[in-house]
Amino acid sequence: MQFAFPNSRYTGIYNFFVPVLLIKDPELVKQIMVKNFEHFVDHRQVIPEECEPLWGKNLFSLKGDRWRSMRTTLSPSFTSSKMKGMFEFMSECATNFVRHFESESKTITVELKDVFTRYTNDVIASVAFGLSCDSLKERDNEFYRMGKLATNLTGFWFNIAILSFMISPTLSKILGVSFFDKKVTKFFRRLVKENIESREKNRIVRADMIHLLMEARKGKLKHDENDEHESEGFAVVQEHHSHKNKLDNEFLTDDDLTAQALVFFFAGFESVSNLMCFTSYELAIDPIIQKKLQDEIDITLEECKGRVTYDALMKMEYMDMVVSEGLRKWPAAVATDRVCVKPYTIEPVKAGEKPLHIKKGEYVWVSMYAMHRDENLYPEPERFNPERFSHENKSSILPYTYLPFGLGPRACIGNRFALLETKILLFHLLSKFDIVVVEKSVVPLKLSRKQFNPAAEGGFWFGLKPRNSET
Ligand code: HEM
Repeated sequence: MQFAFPNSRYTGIYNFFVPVLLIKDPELVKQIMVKNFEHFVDHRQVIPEECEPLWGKNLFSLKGDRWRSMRTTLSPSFTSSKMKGMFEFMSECATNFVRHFESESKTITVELKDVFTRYTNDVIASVAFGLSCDSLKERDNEFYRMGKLATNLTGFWFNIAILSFMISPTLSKILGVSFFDKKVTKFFRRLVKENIESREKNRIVRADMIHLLMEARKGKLKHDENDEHESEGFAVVQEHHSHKNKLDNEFLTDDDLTAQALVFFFAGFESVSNLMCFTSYELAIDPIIQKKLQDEIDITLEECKGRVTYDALMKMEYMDMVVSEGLRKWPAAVATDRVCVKPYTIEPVKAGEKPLHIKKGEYVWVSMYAMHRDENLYPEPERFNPERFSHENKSSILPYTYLPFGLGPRACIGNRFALLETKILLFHLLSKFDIVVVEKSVVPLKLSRKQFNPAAEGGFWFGLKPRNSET
């Protein structure tokens, strides 16, 4: 659709019965997502809070002042210095991951989506909930099972539930349609409650998400002064901290905390493992790029005397270029939306355009997938080319055309978390293995039509070949 009307800045489409304005022009993206954000604060709430409180109360779903207040409360948990604090937990999970395959001397064929989801599961268990899991060994552990169940956005009944929320939220409520399996909500409510109780009783302090949420509840979380001055990778979107000093001490209930923990889980489990899979696919089919990244990893390891540090990882330029290009070509979220909360007019800027009035309650979409694949913005868009993000080249990327994490005050709060988790995994994995194409690999990759999230038809089957081995 993005390419259907190449000369228009916007196009009207239907999402089932709902009219949507699809914007396609970087200047309009800026106006709507950043400059005039106060007209477009919310996302469309497909799943009503009354139907699914744990979904309705999470940061992504919250609206207006409730969103502002929650965002202000949670933002300090995602600063670079908090990420630095979580680095060791993530690094430990990545080391465990690699160790699991290290005993093999030959190429092992793995389905990357499966093994990476097990890694992201263990990271979330550790970093968000303070639990230690080894999902590669204990394949059926309860945490992993519940995560799978929570994020399984496929199947007949899931499609029916989404359709029913879209057509009539009221009827969905009367019929008791829910988004999450009841087992999932019960499990996460119990997990968070027991976790908090045990920490309070035993005065346990661990620098993880539950701790940060507990501190937020007490109104004790503050932004770190130094955060804004730290250097960031290209893919990190600078948030607008306009509300950051207005710390809101509104009481957070256990359900509020559980809803946030669940959305971190939801986002962390799926989208991050997707980024790892698609990037690994590109590395497997282009051994030259893979080798260049491995060279940078080897040098970094040597400089760090065999133990990579947070600062060294953050300084890796080629790693950042590879991951940024992975996010360009394969953004985990193909589009994002905004609801108009205050009437807005798009003024004409070229011949043939008239003022376009957007009414309160109407919807706007931006497709990052379409923008990232537009040949006018990214020449040879199908080519995986990390050089687009090199120091010399990245300034030629037009502002507001690279948005894997969305943009503006409502951009992804977990972007630093996602980048760190991906980079540390690739670092440890590629220091020991080459990712190679095997008989079972499907090349070229075809996107599956069966799933809500981007996925590969036939799965991501690739080989992990110990570096320098013959087979
Ligand atoms: C590669 C991984 C990820 C991608 C591509 C991604 C992408 C996105 C996008 C596109 C949005 C909507 C932004 C907008 O509308 O402007 C979003 C929102 C959000 N993401 Fe992520 N995300 C990722 C990982 C994560 C992680 C790891 C977390 C948490 C730990 C997270 C938590 C959230 C939350 C809470 C929101 C809602 C923010 C708000 O409405 O204020 N995401 N993400």
